[in-house]
Amino acid sequence: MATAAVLTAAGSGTRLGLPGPKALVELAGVPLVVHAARRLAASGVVLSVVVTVPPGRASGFRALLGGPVRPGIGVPVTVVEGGGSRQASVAAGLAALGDDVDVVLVHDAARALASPALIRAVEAAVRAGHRAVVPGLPVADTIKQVGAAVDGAAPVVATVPRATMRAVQTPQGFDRALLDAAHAAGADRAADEATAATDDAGLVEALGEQVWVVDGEESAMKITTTRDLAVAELLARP
Ligand SMILES: Nc1ccn([C@@H]2O[C@H](COP(=O)(O)OP(=O)(O)OP(=O)(O)O)[C@@H](O)[C@H]2O)c(=O)n1
Ligand SMILES: C[C@](O)(CO)[C@H](O)COP(=O)(O)O
Repeated sequence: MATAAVLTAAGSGTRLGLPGPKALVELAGVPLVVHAARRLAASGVVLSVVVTVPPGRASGFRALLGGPVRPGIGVPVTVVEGGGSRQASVAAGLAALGDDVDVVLVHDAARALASPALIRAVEAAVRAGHRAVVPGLPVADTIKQVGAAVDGAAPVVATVPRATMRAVQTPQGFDRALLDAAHAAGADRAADEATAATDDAGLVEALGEQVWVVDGEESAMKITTTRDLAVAELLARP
């Protein structure tokens, strides 16, 4: 039995506003997807990685990541084409996992600096019997639930108790059978970004199964905007 990772890198990075896929944007001279793959391998618990890449870009990503054990990554990497939503991309990655895999970590290349320690903590929680585990951080802002905006202002419906909220990150760890079942049950949502699950834990919740939160970390931030990239550059400095 083995732990593998599905590393999502099939997004376009529209909000970053740079040419080419976001996963190839460099941080300290190294593409985001390579940072993320190296950290998964450095955790010591992830024995193989499936990377989902934009349709039509597989050969370029294979040249960057491929080979049985790519130098600098340290575990075998398989490259597959992703889909039109993150959910569809993860489903494509799951289909490429080996038969020996019983625990899966789903991780965003956009969270390139998530530490090996966080990756180990999520995996350990799954191995300890929590079948669906996500890292999360407390939120600093007051959170309001709002209705539809009218003339540029949205009515507040409720103030959500902040102490019970967590901003959820990746890697998210799962018992493989549970994650496969969750994706199968939610497959009809995957084609459209408007209906697709925004994370894998959401699909598990929709099955009625318990999801657990462990402590996240600031360095697992998602690089979405140019400001995020600038912050990540600072974090990536030795
Ligand atoms: N169809 C998609 C969409 C997203 N992703 C991946 O999911 C992660 C989180 O997505 P996000 O940060 O939103 O990346 P993009 O979709 O690339 O960004 P944008 O929405 O700005 O285009 C990223 O690692 C991205 O590559 C994916 O594998 N397949
Ligand atoms: C999976 C995720 O990173 C957890 O916070 C997040 O939901 C991805 O969202 P995105 O809109 O695809 O960036």
